[in-house]
Amino acid sequence: MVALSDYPQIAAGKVRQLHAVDDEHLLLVASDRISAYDHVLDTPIPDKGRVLTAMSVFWFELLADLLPNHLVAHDDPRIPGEVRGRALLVERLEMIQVECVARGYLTGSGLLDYQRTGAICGVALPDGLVESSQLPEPIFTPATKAAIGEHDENVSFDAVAAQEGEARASELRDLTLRVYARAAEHARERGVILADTKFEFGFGADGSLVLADEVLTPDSSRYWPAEDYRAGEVQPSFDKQFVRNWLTSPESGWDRSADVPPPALPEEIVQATRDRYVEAYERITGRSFADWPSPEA
Ligand SMILES: C[C@H](c1ccccc1)n1cc(-c2ncnc(N)c2C#N)cn1
Repeated sequence: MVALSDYPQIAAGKVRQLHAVDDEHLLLVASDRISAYDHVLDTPIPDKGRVLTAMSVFWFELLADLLPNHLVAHDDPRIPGEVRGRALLVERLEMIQVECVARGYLTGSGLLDYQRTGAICGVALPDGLVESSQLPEPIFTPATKAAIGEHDENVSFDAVAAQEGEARASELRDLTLRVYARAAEHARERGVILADTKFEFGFGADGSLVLADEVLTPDSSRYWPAEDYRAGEVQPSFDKQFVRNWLTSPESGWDRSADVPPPALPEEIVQATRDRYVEAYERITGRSFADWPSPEA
């Protein structure tokens, strides 16, 4: 049986790693780590990696009629037993160095850009929008990858066109918006607002665009509970709100402004957060998480 250590690690994010399997394949591994307020917390959330992996697989299947994706397998002898269920065997692609972001709502860095300029990534927006306003229609707001620990930088469509060519930039925008619209509609029917999301694309062997990376997970998207939605205030995160509330409560003793690492999470916050990830998965997919593969002992 193959071990994860047999596959050299070639990239790492805050909560996931990328390993080389062979010339044509990579292994995308999701950990149980969770980040909040730009810190990776010491306390893991059991099964977070498996839930987010299962979500990506669901979305790749649902969106397969719109565009090809890099997924080869999620349960395969080439996937080490120790990460089974939280690793994807994927096709090695030539990646496009653009963070392809779709926004259906105004929040985060998009709200900041809007408040400063009335636009995001050069896309003018109507006056009078506030925190969490739904945009008149979803917009493409690309960004350049930042160094680890830095925030991505929002860039204009023209900057993407300068880098990738006009036709390719238009194709990236079109695909990003179509895939987002399809996913946001599916989620909204199931009580979840996908406020925004970030896609990564690569080139397949035939030069066509292939959807890569994780897709439409709560780590690559903002998941808001639809029943609580109200424009004009910061929305609660479907998955991370229990963690955020505890960390900013007197109980944690943490001073967010002091740039010190957050304390360990209490067990009840861990469990409640795990339950939210499972609930998001089961609402979105209509499947039982109990059926998803687990690591082998
Ligand atoms: C940003 C992301 C990343 C993931 C995990 C940890 C750190 C970074 N990443 C994905 C690739 C990549 N490269 C070639 N072919 C692919 N199919 C993929 C994918 N997915 C390179 N980087």
